[in-house]
Formats: sequence, C-alpha cells, structure tokens
Amino acid sequence: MQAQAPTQTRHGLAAGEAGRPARADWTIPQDWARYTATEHAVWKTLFERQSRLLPGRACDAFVQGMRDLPIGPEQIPDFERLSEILMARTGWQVVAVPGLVPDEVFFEHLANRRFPAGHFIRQPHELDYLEEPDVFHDVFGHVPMLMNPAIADYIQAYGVGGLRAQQLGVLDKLARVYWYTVEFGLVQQAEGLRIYGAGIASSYTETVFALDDPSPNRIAFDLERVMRTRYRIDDFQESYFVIDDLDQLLELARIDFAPLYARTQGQAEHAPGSVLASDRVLVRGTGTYHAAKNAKNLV
Ligand SMILES: C[C@H](O)[C@H](O)[C@H]1CNc2nc(N)[nH]c(=O)c2N1
Ligand SMILES: N[C@@H](Cc1ccccc1)C(=O)O
Ligand SMILES: [Fe+2]
Repeated sequence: MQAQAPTQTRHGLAAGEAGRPARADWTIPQDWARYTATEHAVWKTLFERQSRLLPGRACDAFVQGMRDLPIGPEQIPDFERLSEILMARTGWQVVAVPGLVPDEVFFEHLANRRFPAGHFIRQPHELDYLEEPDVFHDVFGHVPMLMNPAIADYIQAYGVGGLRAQQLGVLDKLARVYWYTVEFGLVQQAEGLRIYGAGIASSYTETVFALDDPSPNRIAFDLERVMRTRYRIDDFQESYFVIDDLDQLLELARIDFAPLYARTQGQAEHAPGSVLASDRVLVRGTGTYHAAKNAKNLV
C-alpha cells in the first residue's frame, strides 16, 4: 500500500467509480497469459535491481519467503501458483484487483486471508515511485512476508480490526499502525536493523534511505505512540519504528485496541519526525532530508 486514502486513481477507484467492476469484492482474473513482454521486462528490471540491494538489508523472514515462492526475475508471478504455496503454508491466497479498492473491501479480503494485489505494473518512467500499489509493490514487497506465520496472522487480524475500526470511525489511527509496521517497519536482528515493511522492501531508494541515511529517526515501536504519529504518503518516512521480533506483532494483534482508541481520542498527534522524551530512540536522525520539504500530505 503506498497511498493512504484511496482517491481518484488511475486503476483502482476510478474504474470502480466509472462503473463498479463486475464483482462486489473488486477482484478480477489475473489472466496471466495476457501480460505483455514489455510488462514482464519492467518486472525484470525492478526485480533484479531490488534483489541486488536487499541481501543484508531485508530481514530473514523476507529472504526465506522469497526463496520458498515462485517469484523470479523473468516474469510477473502467476497468482494461482503463489496461492497454492501460500495456502499450504499460512492459509493465504493472492487475488488480483485493478488497484486501490475501498477500505471495507480491503479489510474484508485481509480478514479472509486474501491479499489483494494490484494487477497492473508501473510504466517504465515510474520505476522509482508510483501513487498506487502495483504488482511489484504487492507481490515482491508484501507476499514473501505472508509466508511468515506471525505476519500472516497479524495481517488477518488487522483486516478484522479494520472492519471494526471503520465502525468506530477511528480508521486513521489503525492505518498508522499498519503503515509503521506492514508497510514501513524495521526489525532488530543480531546483525543490525533489517527491513520487513513492504513499502521499503519494494523501493529501490527507500531501501537505502531507511537503513543507511542519517536523516530519519529509528525509534523502538510503541503502540500508542505510533497510533498518534502521522506519516507521509508521498515521500520517505521521517521516522521508522523498530520491533525486536516479528512475533511481537502477534501480541499487538491480540491487544484490544478499543480502550486505546478511547484514550488517544482528542490527544495531540505527533509530527512524523517528532522525537518524544518517552521514546526509546535507537538512532536519532538529523532530519536533514525533510528539512527542506514543506509538511504536505501528512496523514
Ligand atoms: C487505509 C486504507 O484501508 C488503505 O489505504 C487501503 C485502501 N485500499 C487499498 N487497496 C489496495 N488494493 N491495496 C491497499 O494497500 C489498500 N490500502
Ligand atoms: N487488535 C486490534 C486489531 C489489530 C490487529 C492487528 C494489527 C493491528 C490491529 C483491535 O482490537 O482492533
Ligand atoms: Fe502495501
């Protein structure tokens, strides 16, 4: 997921608004045979570039998941083949969608262990950034992590929590937890910080920025702190939150968020680059990268 609130996008809601897609759950056949050689070539460029960068930067679970799945350089993966292996391992499957789908549709899929992956792939001129999740972000970035039981259960629980948060009208708080874990999370390994967030793992530039650049903060994950921390949807993050172990996410999934939603109601929100006295700061950033940037598109 790269955009926050789905808007009029090229593939997703625009198609839906123009005329709702045939199926209520917004899934479409992947129809793998219809991908063109050009589309496979864009995948290959992205795959090879990222695969050179990730060793020593992606967490062990990501590397293992990638190894155990039919995801390679030559072609855009076939979702049916991915789903067979995922189903056996963690009960998940990958379904194709045109792009961003409405929140409740997204949560309904996750709650039923169906990962909605963008069917389209970005254009050659968009290699470094695009405004909605394409097949490379979703399949290369998210799917390997779904082979890890803790993440698999966490994202399913998130789907259930999302449907609930929507009823409670606190979606923005829950979305931050997802953003700072599933999308932009870091995990502490013995050798050092490693990437587990798909938004980083699928990004050539942010993979380096998140771990090596002096600008961002790296702060120990704290649920309530994250729930109150805004984030950027169209640029690198100013802070990355670090967990000690992926199993920590399972404990998170089991916490009942309702009291937290109530307690944080009306409390001040933190800017993305903020550092609080209560933070366990692992790396204090210089903030230089974003210093020159105006505070736009914060969520
Ligand atoms: C907050 C909201 O649920 C979130 O942005 C969702 C919206 N719809 C989506 N739709 C797709 N296909 N993929 C996503 O990651 C998301 N993200
Ligand atoms: N446990 C949260 C739901 C959730 C699950 C997993 C990740 C984040 C949130 C709730 O009670 O709503
Ligand atoms: Fe994503």
